[in-house]
Amino acid sequence: MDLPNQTVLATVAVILFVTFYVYPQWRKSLSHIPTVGEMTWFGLPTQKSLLACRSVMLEGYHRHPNGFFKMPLFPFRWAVIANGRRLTEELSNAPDEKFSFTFPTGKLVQTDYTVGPEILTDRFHVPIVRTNLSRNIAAIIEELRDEMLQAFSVSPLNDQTKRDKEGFVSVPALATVQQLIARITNRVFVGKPICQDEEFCRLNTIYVFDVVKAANKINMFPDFLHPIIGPLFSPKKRYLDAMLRIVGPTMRKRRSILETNGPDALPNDYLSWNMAEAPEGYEKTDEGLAMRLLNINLGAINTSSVTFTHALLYLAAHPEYVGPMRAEIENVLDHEGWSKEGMQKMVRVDSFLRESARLNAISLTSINRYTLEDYTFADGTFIPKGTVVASSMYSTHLDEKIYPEPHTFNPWRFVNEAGKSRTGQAYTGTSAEFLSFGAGKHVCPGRFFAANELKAMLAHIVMSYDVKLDANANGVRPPNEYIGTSVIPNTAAHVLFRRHVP
Ligand code: HEM
Repeated sequence: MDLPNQTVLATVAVILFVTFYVYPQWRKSLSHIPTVGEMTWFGLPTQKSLLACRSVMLEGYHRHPNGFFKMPLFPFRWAVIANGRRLTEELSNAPDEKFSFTFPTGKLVQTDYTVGPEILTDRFHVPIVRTNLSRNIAAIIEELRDEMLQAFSVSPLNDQTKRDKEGFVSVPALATVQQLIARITNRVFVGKPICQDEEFCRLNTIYVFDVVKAANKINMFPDFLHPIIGPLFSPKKRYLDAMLRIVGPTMRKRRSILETNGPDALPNDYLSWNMAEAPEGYEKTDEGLAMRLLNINLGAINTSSVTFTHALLYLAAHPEYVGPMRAEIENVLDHEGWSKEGMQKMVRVDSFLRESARLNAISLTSINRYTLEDYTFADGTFIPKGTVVASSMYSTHLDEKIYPEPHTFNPWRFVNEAGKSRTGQAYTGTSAEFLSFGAGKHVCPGRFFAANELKAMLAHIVMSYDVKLDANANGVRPPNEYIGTSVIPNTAAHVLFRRHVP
């Protein structure tokens, strides 16, 4: 009698163990997702792992073209990568309750300690960028151009005392572009004279690097130590104090105008929209406004500078593309002048930027999300709660079925036979096959502004300067720098500028 009882008990125990321990553990684990790449010691980054991301992504895409694979990715341990159009579309349109947009940024940037948690918890800046900024482009294009001309005229690229025998001035490409973009962008964010304040522009340019450096240090420690370690590395107070010194008086002046005369009496820029739209409380204080301004700059300046520098390096390496763009720009300016309509008609300029961004997006992944609950994709793949899922932008942009001769820079790839942008393939057009600005629910709302700004800058350079690479480059575009999933234009690259004489 004892024996059957023991067997029954053992069977019940096994069933309970499997149901309540093994099965939940299996559901939480990612063992059913194929692995590409090697996990490092405790998931900490090594030089090899930071340099391996591109080859891992290409291999994962090749082996699982319409499926998933997982790869080690600091600071998340694993990231599950979704390949192919169907999975990318499902991920990009998934609801926020299931897939968090903010969690991956929060962890990567350690927002609680570096830039402040409010930027992720109260996202009122997103509709401001989507509506106020994008709808105002026609109105602000004149100001953008005015600031651009002034910024170029005082830029080191115009320093005639540094001319060589042929009249060229050599400047570091990325640093020069950062200076220009910080100033031009801030004409629309805070207006004159603050956008011309060198210290203000310098701080807004380097802020992102100090934030990332601090976040990387914090992420080297286990999560439970972050509340102790985080404040020690935080650059927030230093930047906030400096911002308040520079922008504080303007904010107080505008607050009094807002209180007496209402929002229409304020200058037409991001700071004013922010002051009018911010929720009551912290966000309306000087501190709240200054942090939001810093953080909107953090999202705008580096992305735009890196993107534009990639394009500038192509321009300098390929003088043969200048002629067709000059002809187009001259024709457009004759008919439309420097206007929003004119910008739309600069189809070659647009295609040039899109092609450059296809080959050099700001990151290897796009649509980085985090599962807030267990989720099963339409293809049946189960992803447990607490997983980072992203789409493989790098491999998608190099897929020869989507982009013939994918490794070739073909600046007119997106121009059709009629000389128009191919349908859906203007620079700002997003899809599961062009992910530089993301896609779906959280697609970049600043892309219309960014595209207009970068097109105006490229058109200005094409019309006003001859550009070429430094002699050290031997006519070859200097190679990018890849660290983890970041794609950075060669930080040592120099470009030479000479005023163009028609
Ligand atoms: C060439 C320059 C830029 C690039 C490459 C870029 C790229 C991106 C990407 C990849 C995303 C995430 C999309 C996703 O996960 O689906 C994003 C989001 C965002 N971008 Fe941009 N961006 C650029 C310029 C700007 C500018 C100039 C602004 C502001 C004026 C801006 C504001 C934002 C905001 C607010 C979000 C968050 C959207 C949300 O929460 O739904 N971006 N951007």
